[in-house]
Amino acid sequence: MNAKQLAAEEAVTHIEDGMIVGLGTGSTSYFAILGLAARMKEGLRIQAVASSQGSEDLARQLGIPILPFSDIEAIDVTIDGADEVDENFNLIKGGGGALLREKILAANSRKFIVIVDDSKLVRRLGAFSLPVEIIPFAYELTMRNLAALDCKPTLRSSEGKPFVTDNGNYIADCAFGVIESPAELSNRLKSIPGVVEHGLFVKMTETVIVGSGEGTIAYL
Ligand SMILES: O=C[C@H](O)[C@H](O)[C@H](O)COP(=O)(O)O
Repeated sequence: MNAKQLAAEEAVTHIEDGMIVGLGTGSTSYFAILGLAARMKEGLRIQAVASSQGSEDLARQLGIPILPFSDIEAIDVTIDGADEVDENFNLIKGGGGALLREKILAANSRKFIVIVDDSKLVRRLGAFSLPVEIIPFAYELTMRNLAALDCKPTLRSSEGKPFVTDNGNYIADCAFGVIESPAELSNRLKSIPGVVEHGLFVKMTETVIVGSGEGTIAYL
Protein backbone atom coordinates (compact mmCIF):
# COMPACT_ATOMS: atom_id res chain seq x y z
CA MET A 1 0.00 0.00 0.00
CA ASN A 2 1.44 3.41 -0.86
CA ALA A 3 1.95 6.23 1.64
CA LYS A 4 -1.09 8.24 0.52
CA GLN A 5 -3.36 5.22 0.74
CA LEU A 6 -2.04 4.38 4.21
CA ALA A 7 -2.91 7.83 5.54
CA ALA A 8 -6.30 7.81 3.79
CA GLU A 9 -7.33 4.41 5.12
CA GLU A 10 -6.36 5.40 8.64
CA ALA A 11 -8.49 8.57 8.36
CA VAL A 12 -11.49 6.56 7.23
CA THR A 13 -11.44 4.63 10.53
CA HIS A 14 -12.60 7.88 12.22
CA ILE A 15 -15.90 7.79 10.36
CA GLU A 16 -18.96 6.47 12.20
CA ASP A 17 -22.49 5.50 11.28
CA GLY A 18 -24.79 8.40 10.48
CA MET A 19 -22.04 10.94 9.87
CA ILE A 20 -22.04 13.56 7.14
CA VAL A 21 -18.58 13.37 5.59
CA GLY A 22 -16.81 16.04 3.56
CA LEU A 23 -14.88 14.61 0.63
CA GLY A 24 -11.61 16.26 -0.31
CA THR A 25 -9.99 16.39 -3.73
CA GLY A 26 -6.76 15.00 -5.15
CA SER A 27 -4.79 11.78 -5.32
CA THR A 28 -4.76 11.24 -1.52
CA SER A 29 -8.46 12.03 -1.08
CA TYR A 30 -9.12 9.58 -3.91
CA PHE A 31 -7.99 6.77 -1.59
CA ALA A 32 -10.18 8.11 1.21
CA ILE A 33 -13.24 8.02 -1.05
CA LEU A 34 -12.36 4.46 -2.06
CA GLY A 35 -11.90 3.56 1.61
CA LEU A 36 -15.29 5.03 2.54
CA ALA A 37 -16.97 3.05 -0.23
CA ALA A 38 -15.26 -0.12 1.00
CA ARG A 39 -16.46 0.50 4.55
CA MET A 40 -19.99 1.14 3.25
CA LYS A 41 -19.90 -2.31 1.61
CA GLU A 42 -19.25 -3.68 5.10
CA GLY A 43 -22.32 -1.86 6.45
CA LEU A 44 -21.22 1.71 7.33
CA ARG A 45 -24.02 4.21 6.65
CA ILE A 46 -22.90 7.74 5.78
CA GLN A 47 -23.84 10.63 3.55
CA ALA A 48 -21.35 12.98 1.95
CA VAL A 49 -20.74 16.38 0.45
CA ALA A 50 -17.94 16.93 -2.06
CA SER A 51 -15.31 19.61 -2.61
CA SER A 52 -15.14 19.14 -6.39
CA GLN A 53 -17.12 17.79 -9.27
CA GLY A 54 -14.47 15.10 -9.70
CA SER A 55 -14.82 13.84 -6.13
CA GLU A 56 -18.61 14.01 -6.34
CA ASP A 57 -18.62 11.97 -9.56
CA LEU A 58 -16.27 9.37 -8.06
CA ALA A 59 -18.36 9.08 -4.90
CA ARG A 60 -21.59 8.66 -6.85
CA GLN A 61 -19.99 5.95 -9.03
CA LEU A 62 -19.03 4.10 -5.87
CA GLY A 63 -22.50 4.40 -4.36
CA ILE A 64 -21.75 7.05 -1.72
CA PRO A 65 -24.87 9.22 -1.34
CA ILE A 66 -24.20 12.93 -1.98
CA LEU A 67 -26.32 15.50 -0.16
CA PRO A 68 -27.21 18.96 -1.42
CA PHE A 69 -25.74 21.66 0.84
CA SER A 70 -29.26 22.97 1.50
CA ASP A 71 -29.93 19.74 3.43
CA ILE A 72 -27.10 20.01 5.95
CA GLU A 73 -26.33 22.16 8.96
CA ALA A 74 -22.72 21.08 9.44
CA ILE A 75 -20.29 18.47 8.29
CA ASP A 76 -19.14 15.97 10.92
CA VAL A 77 -15.72 15.16 9.45
CA THR A 78 -13.94 16.31 6.31
CA ILE A 79 -10.96 14.30 5.06
CA ASP A 80 -8.67 16.05 2.59
CA GLY A 81 -5.08 16.12 1.34
CA ALA A 82 -2.61 19.01 1.28
CA ASP A 83 0.36 20.18 -0.75
CA GLU A 84 2.37 21.31 2.29
CA VAL A 85 1.91 21.03 6.06
CA ASP A 86 4.08 23.13 8.36
CA GLU A 87 5.05 22.48 11.97
CA ASN A 88 2.10 24.58 13.21
CA PHE A 89 -0.37 22.61 11.04
CA ASN A 90 -0.79 25.47 8.57
CA LEU A 91 -1.37 24.17 5.07
CA ILE A 92 -0.94 25.02 1.43
CA LYS A 93 -3.73 23.51 -0.65
CA GLY A 94 -5.04 23.92 -4.17
CA GLY A 95 -2.56 21.97 -6.26
CA GLY A 96 -5.61 20.46 -7.96
CA GLY A 97 -7.44 23.77 -8.11
CA ALA A 98 -10.16 22.85 -5.60
CA LEU A 99 -9.06 25.15 -2.75
CA LEU A 100 -12.17 27.36 -2.58
CA ARG A 101 -14.68 24.55 -2.12
CA GLU A 102 -12.22 22.68 0.09
CA LYS A 103 -11.91 25.68 2.39
CA ILE A 104 -15.69 26.08 2.60
CA LEU A 105 -16.00 22.42 3.61
CA ALA A 106 -13.15 22.60 6.12
CA ALA A 107 -14.54 25.77 7.71
CA ASN A 108 -17.92 24.12 8.18
CA SER A 109 -16.66 20.82 9.59
CA ARG A 110 -16.61 19.78 13.23
CA LYS A 111 -13.39 17.92 12.47
CA PHE A 112 -10.99 18.40 9.56
CA ILE A 113 -8.57 15.52 9.06
CA VAL A 114 -5.62 16.17 6.77
CA ILE A 115 -3.99 13.19 5.07
CA VAL A 116 -0.56 13.39 3.47
CA ASP A 117 2.49 11.36 2.62
CA ASP A 118 5.63 12.42 4.43
CA SER A 119 7.01 14.37 1.43
CA LYS A 120 4.43 17.09 2.25
CA LEU A 121 5.87 17.95 5.66
CA VAL A 122 7.87 21.19 5.83
CA ARG A 123 9.18 23.41 8.58
CA ARG A 124 7.84 26.53 6.93
CA LEU A 125 5.43 26.86 4.00
CA GLY A 126 6.36 28.24 0.61
CA ALA A 127 8.45 25.85 -1.48
CA PHE A 128 5.17 24.89 -3.16
CA SER A 129 3.76 27.84 -5.14
CA LEU A 130 0.64 29.14 -3.41
CA PRO A 131 -2.51 28.67 -5.53
CA VAL A 132 -4.75 31.75 -5.52
CA GLU A 133 -8.20 31.62 -7.12
CA ILE A 134 -8.96 34.82 -9.02
CA ILE A 135 -11.90 35.92 -11.13
CA PRO A 136 -11.23 36.01 -14.89
CA PHE A 137 -12.33 39.67 -15.22
CA ALA A 138 -9.21 41.86 -15.42
CA TYR A 139 -7.13 38.99 -14.11
CA GLU A 140 -3.98 40.67 -15.47
CA LEU A 141 -4.51 43.52 -12.98
CA THR A 142 -5.18 41.13 -10.12
CA MET A 143 -1.98 39.27 -10.96
CA ARG A 144 -0.05 42.55 -10.87
CA ASN A 145 -1.42 43.20 -7.39
CA LEU A 146 -0.37 39.71 -6.36
CA ALA A 147 3.15 40.33 -7.71
CA ALA A 148 3.28 43.48 -5.57
CA LEU A 149 3.14 41.21 -2.51
CA ASP A 150 6.60 40.04 -3.49
CA CYS A 151 5.83 36.84 -5.33
CA LYS A 152 6.03 35.56 -8.88
CA PRO A 153 2.51 34.71 -10.03
CA THR A 154 1.96 32.37 -12.98
CA LEU A 155 -1.46 31.88 -14.53
CA ARG A 156 -2.17 28.14 -14.37
CA SER A 157 -2.88 26.70 -17.81
CA SER A 158 -4.24 23.49 -19.20
CA GLU A 159 -3.84 22.50 -22.85
CA GLY A 160 -2.73 25.99 -23.82
CA LYS A 161 -5.70 27.74 -22.18
CA PRO A 162 -6.16 29.15 -18.69
CA PHE A 163 -7.12 26.42 -16.22
CA VAL A 164 -10.71 27.00 -15.09
CA THR A 165 -11.86 25.93 -11.62
CA ASP A 166 -15.20 24.28 -10.81
CA ASN A 167 -16.32 27.82 -9.93
CA GLY A 168 -15.44 29.29 -13.34
CA ASN A 169 -12.36 31.13 -12.05
CA TYR A 170 -8.63 31.13 -12.81
CA ILE A 171 -5.72 30.07 -10.61
CA ALA A 172 -2.58 32.16 -10.14
CA ASP A 173 0.24 30.03 -8.72
CA CYS A 174 2.30 32.40 -6.61
CA ALA A 175 5.95 31.58 -5.85
CA PHE A 176 6.63 33.35 -2.54
CA GLY A 177 9.56 31.35 -1.25
CA VAL A 178 9.47 30.93 2.52
CA ILE A 179 6.23 32.38 3.94
CA GLU A 180 7.18 34.10 7.19
CA SER A 181 3.65 34.68 8.47
CA PRO A 182 0.85 32.65 6.87
CA ALA A 183 -1.82 34.57 8.85
CA GLU A 184 -0.56 37.96 7.72
CA LEU A 185 -0.19 36.87 4.10
CA SER A 186 -3.70 35.40 4.21
CA ASN A 187 -5.14 38.80 5.18
CA ARG A 188 -3.14 40.65 2.56
CA LEU A 189 -4.24 38.28 -0.20
CA LYS A 190 -7.89 38.53 0.81
CA SER A 191 -7.74 42.34 0.59
CA ILE A 192 -6.98 42.29 -3.15
CA PRO A 193 -10.12 42.81 -5.27
CA GLY A 194 -10.41 39.92 -7.73
CA VAL A 195 -8.97 37.37 -5.32
CA VAL A 196 -11.74 34.93 -4.48
CA GLU A 197 -9.75 32.67 -2.13
CA HIS A 198 -6.25 31.36 -1.62
CA GLY A 199 -4.73 28.04 -0.66
CA LEU A 200 -3.33 29.03 2.75
CA PHE A 201 -5.28 27.15 5.43
CA VAL A 202 -4.22 28.83 8.65
CA LYS A 203 -4.92 26.90 11.85
CA MET A 204 -7.87 25.03 10.37
CA THR A 205 -6.88 21.50 11.43
CA GLU A 206 -5.74 19.72 14.55
CA THR A 207 -5.41 16.28 13.00
CA VAL A 208 -2.77 15.44 10.43
CA ILE A 209 -2.23 11.80 9.46
CA VAL A 210 1.01 11.04 7.68
CA GLY A 211 1.76 7.89 5.70
CA SER A 212 5.30 6.95 4.77
CA GLY A 213 6.86 4.82 2.08
CA GLU A 214 8.12 2.48 4.80
CA GLY A 215 4.53 1.56 5.56
CA THR A 216 4.16 3.52 8.80
CA ILE A 217 1.37 5.86 9.88
CA ALA A 218 1.87 8.78 12.24
CA TYR A 219 -0.48 11.28 13.86
CA LEU A 220 1.08 14.71 14.22
O1 LIG B 1 -6.88 21.32 -5.04
C1 LIG B 1 -6.44 20.25 -4.59
C2 LIG B 1 -6.25 19.94 -3.20
O2 LIG B 1 -5.98 21.01 -2.36
C3 LIG B 1 -5.44 18.70 -2.88
O3 LIG B 1 -5.94 18.22 -1.67
C4 LIG B 1 -3.96 18.94 -2.76
O4 LIG B 1 -3.48 19.52 -3.95
C5 LIG B 1 -3.20 17.64 -2.48
O5 LIG B 1 -3.34 16.79 -3.56
P1 LIG B 1 -2.72 15.34 -3.59
O6 LIG B 1 -3.39 14.54 -2.55
O7 LIG B 1 -3.03 14.85 -5.00
O8 LIG B 1 -1.24 15.47 -3.38
